[in-house]
Parts: sequence; C-alpha cells; structure tokens
Amino acid sequence: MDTRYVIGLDFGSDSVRALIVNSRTGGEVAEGVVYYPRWKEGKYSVFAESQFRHHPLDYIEAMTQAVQEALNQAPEGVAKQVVGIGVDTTGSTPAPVDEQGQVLALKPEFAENPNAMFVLWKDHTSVSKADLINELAHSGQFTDYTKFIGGIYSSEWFWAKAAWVSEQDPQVAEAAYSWVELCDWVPALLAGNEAPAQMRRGICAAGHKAMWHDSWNGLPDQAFLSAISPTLDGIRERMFDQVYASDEKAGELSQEWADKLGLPAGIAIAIGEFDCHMGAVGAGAGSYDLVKVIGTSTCDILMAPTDVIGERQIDGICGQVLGSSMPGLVALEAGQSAFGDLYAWYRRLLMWPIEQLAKDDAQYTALAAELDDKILFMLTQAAEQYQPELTGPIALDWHNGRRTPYANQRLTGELSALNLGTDAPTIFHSLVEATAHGAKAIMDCMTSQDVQVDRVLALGGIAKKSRLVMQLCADVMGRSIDVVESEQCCALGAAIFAAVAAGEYASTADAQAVMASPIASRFEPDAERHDFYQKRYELYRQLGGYTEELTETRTQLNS
Ligand SMILES: Nc1ncnc2c1ncn2[C@@H]1O[C@H](COP(=O)(O)OP(=O)(O)O)[C@@H](O)[C@H]1O
Ligand SMILES: O=C(CO)[C@@H](O)[C@@H](O)COP(=O)(O)O
Repeated sequence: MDTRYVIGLDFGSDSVRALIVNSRTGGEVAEGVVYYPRWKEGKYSVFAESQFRHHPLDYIEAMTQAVQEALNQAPEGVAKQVVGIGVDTTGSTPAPVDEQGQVLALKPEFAENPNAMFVLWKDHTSVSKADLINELAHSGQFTDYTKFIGGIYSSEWFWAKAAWVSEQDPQVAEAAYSWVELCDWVPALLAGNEAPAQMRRGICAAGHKAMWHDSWNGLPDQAFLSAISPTLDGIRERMFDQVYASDEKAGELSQEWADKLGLPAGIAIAIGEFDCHMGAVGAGAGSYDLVKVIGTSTCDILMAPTDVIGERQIDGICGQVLGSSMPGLVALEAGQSAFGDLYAWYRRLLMWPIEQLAKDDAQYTALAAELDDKILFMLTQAAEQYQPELTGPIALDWHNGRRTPYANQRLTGELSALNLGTDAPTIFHSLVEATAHGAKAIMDCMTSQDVQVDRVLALGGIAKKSRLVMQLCADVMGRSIDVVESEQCCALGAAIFAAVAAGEYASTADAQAVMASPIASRFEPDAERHDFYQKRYELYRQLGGYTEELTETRTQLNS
C-alpha cells in the first residue's frame, strides 16, 4: 500500500505549527514552527486594556512558511503524497469579513486598523457586552442561550467581541458583512470557499462560543442578537444555518493554495476546531479522560457519552457540545485564562530594570537577552528547592480574569501573605501553586456535578517543559497525570481529522487508535504533599472569595 501523509496545522497564540504525519502509522515525519511577525513586534495590542489583535497576514505568512519548512525537512516526494490537511486554532478568535469572506484588515483602507483584525481569545475589551449578554439571557425575556455554555457568557467569546468592536468602530461595522471564527476561516481560505454563504462552519466554535444549539434551531434569534447591539441587526441571516464535525470536509485545497504551499490541489481540508479539542483527539482521549492543554493558558476537555450528560446543564464551564472533539461524544470545555502567561508576566516584571538599561546602553543588550532566556529556568531551579510553609505567600491565578469555574473576566490576580523575607523564587513558587490550584478548581467543578474523571492527561508546552509545574499539579489535584509524548499534539489531532476527512479511515476512533500519541511520562501525587496543599487550597479559595468582593466594589466605583 502506498504511504500517504497528512498535515496538521495548529495556530497558537504566538506561532503556527505545521506537522506532517504518516497517515498509516501516525509517525510524525517533519514539522515547521513560525512565529507571527507583526505580533512578535507587539503590534496592535494594548496590554493594559487587555486588547490583543492578530493581523490576518500574520496567519497567512506564518502558515505558508511553516508548511514549506516542514516539507523541506521531509524526505523527497512526501509533498506529492499528502492527502489531507486539518486545522486547529485558538478561540474564540473572530474577525469581521466582507461578503467575499475577506477579513477587513486585508483591504488597504483597514490594513492598520486593529478592529478589522482577528480579536484574539485573550482580548477582554468586551467585558461590558458579556455582562449584557448574561443579563439578557437570564432576563426571562429570551431563551436562556447560556444553558449549554456553563450558564455564563464570557468576554473571550464571539458575540461579545463582534458587538463590542462594531460599536467602537462604525466604519468596521459598516464594512463588515459577517463575522467568522479563525478555525472556520483558515480551512475556508485554503479551499477558496471563504464567502460566508459558502463557508462550512464547525460545531466546535459555533457550540462553545456562538451559543449554537439544535434545541433552539441553531444560533440565537435575531431579536436577541439585536438586543446585544443594534450593530448586529440582520446578522443572523448572514451567518450560517448548518454546522459540521471535523470528520467532514470543509472543502478541497484550491489550485491557488496548492501552488503557494507546494501540495496537490484537490486534497481534503477537514472542518476546523479549537486547539484543545483536537489536542484531546491527538492525545488518544475518550470518555472520562480530562485532557489539559497547558501553555499560555489552559484549556481542559472532558468527554462523556451523551446519555450521561443528557440535557443537564453543567454549570460554570465553557461549554458542552456534542461532537466538538471526538464525534459522538459530548465534550465539556473549561480552562484558565492565564497559566504560563502568569510566569511570563513575572518574568517581564523581573526583567524591567535590565531592559531599561539595555535600551540606553548597548553593553547590557547581551545580558538582557541571556537573562530573558534563562530567567524561568533559574526561578524553576530555585523553586524546586523551596519548602513552602502552610501560611506562607499565596497567590491567585486570575491575572487575565477567571475562565472557569464560573467565568468572570473582571477578576484580577492577587498575591498575599508577603513579608520582608519573601524572595523572587518564593513568589514564583506561589504563582506556580496558584495555577495548580486553578487546575484543581476546574476538576472539582466537573466532578462535583457527577461527571467523573478517570484519567488526567496533559499536553502542550508546559507539560513538556516543566517538571516543577507538573508535579505540583499532581500533588495539588491528588491525581496522577500522564504527559503525552507528542510535542505537537494539537497538530497531531488535526492530522488525525485530515486522515478521516481524506477517507483514509472509516471513523475518527479508527484513526485515533492508530495515529494518536503514546504517553511519555507519569507524575504521581505524593500523599503527604497532597494533604498539605489541600489546606493551602482552602486559603486560595478564601483569597478568591475576598477578591471577588473587592472586584465587585471596584466595578461599582467604575460605573
Ligand atoms: N521552563 C518553563 N517553565 C514554565 N513555563 C514556561 C517555561 N518555558 C515557557 N513557559 C511558558 O509557556 C508558555 C507557552 O506555552 P506553549 O505551549 O509553548 O505556547 P502556546 O500556549 O502559545 O501554545 C508561556 O506562557 C511561557 O511563559
Ligand atoms: O480557549 C481556547 C479554546 O477554547 C484556546 O484556544 C486558548 O486557551 C488559547 O490556547 P493557548 O494557551 O494559546 O494554547
């Protein structure tokens, strides 16, 4: 039998990865990783206002280069044997598009306008719109469209972003025919069917972020959307009325993109999904496996059979959608809005003086670069030797708000119980511990609503890079954690769907059985440390309760 290959494209927050996989064995053949050039320069984002935007050209250029890099590394002849492409992306990362599906920032008049670009998942500028959506959905005047997304709509999601940006920028509102999620746009771009009327959208983004549900006939009613903002008047009929799972095709590779990428025209492009949902498939997960994708943020997927979940609302999570990860299973999504981002924030804080020196004096440039490279490693080494005290410094992981349990993006990070002896590694340890407590809070939220967790799996940058973080998570959660071997597990999941969409396998389960990643290592919890951290977890929760009250007061002061 001829060897066939598939490509998984994984669009992360900072970079895109292209992974070439042998579809008959699951063997990873080559990869290309390319950082988004404009994003790397810090363009279009305003950290202090939680505004984070991606230029569509960053995606287009980085994707093209990543595929070419991967093909250059692969043995000769592989390109001709590629039969399918799968795509996963961050989300909710929507953009305004014209009637042809062109993202507005690709037009000269909007080329430098952040409101015409993709609004990255971690952009929280639309908090007030999310509040309004919750108010409307819970008012009794409309269907409660938050029923299958944990009961609370978040400013990380589609409608809050579309409404907020449109109100901020009347020119964008005027030019926007519709809005589209990144995970739907990339496959459509490759297939040349990106006009909203032709584009085939995935159930994953629609169900988790755009309040799509069969029971209310798809998207929320137009009256509800118009109540969010008059700028959304008439948009429902310019959206979509069909959704698909990723074992289906979004289209076929167009001649234009085949030429650009050096691949055969006409190969299958699978329907796109969010990174974590495909990561779970790449990790070989099935019912009752809690899959933690641990990187800048975390995204947690727990799958369960439909008869176990039924029509029950699972509170406090980010969504429960049939077929958003493995077709046929309900995938519950949850996550932390900042995980590695918390460590990145601390690194930036400590780097401030040296960066200021380096700005004015070139003799510090090399030192600044070396420190930037080593600082997390140095902190990790020191934190590994640190013996935490029961009443020592304790932190919250809410620097970018709280995604789960019970989304509240207004919440802030906190650091408590400092004294004059508190040093940098101690604070770093408390930040790592805070992220582990956040992970436990998510698992407890699910298990307390009778959704069992039989196994915890971890993948993503931090799962591979930091033994300190993984051991702390195991100790705090009181669970063994299996770390998946693949360095590019989300891309591997995308490749699995590419193989199914290309007809290489009859079902995703068949493809997963052959192609999913093995487990590389296991972190076992230590019983004594777990007892110790249980007590610290109570302090974390108390600090959380106090912060919620303080946030309420701050919100009132601001209003
Ligand atoms: N040695 C380390 N220990 C802990 N965190 C790390 C380490 N190195 C990098 N990180 C964090 O990993 C995050 C990036 O994760 P990664 O999975 O590579 O990317 P992404 O989330 O974009 O997919 C950053 O937030 C960074 O702070
Ligand atoms: O929120 C989701 C999916 O719903 C993720 O795309 C988001 O957390 C981004 O993930 P990364 O931390 O960049 O890997």
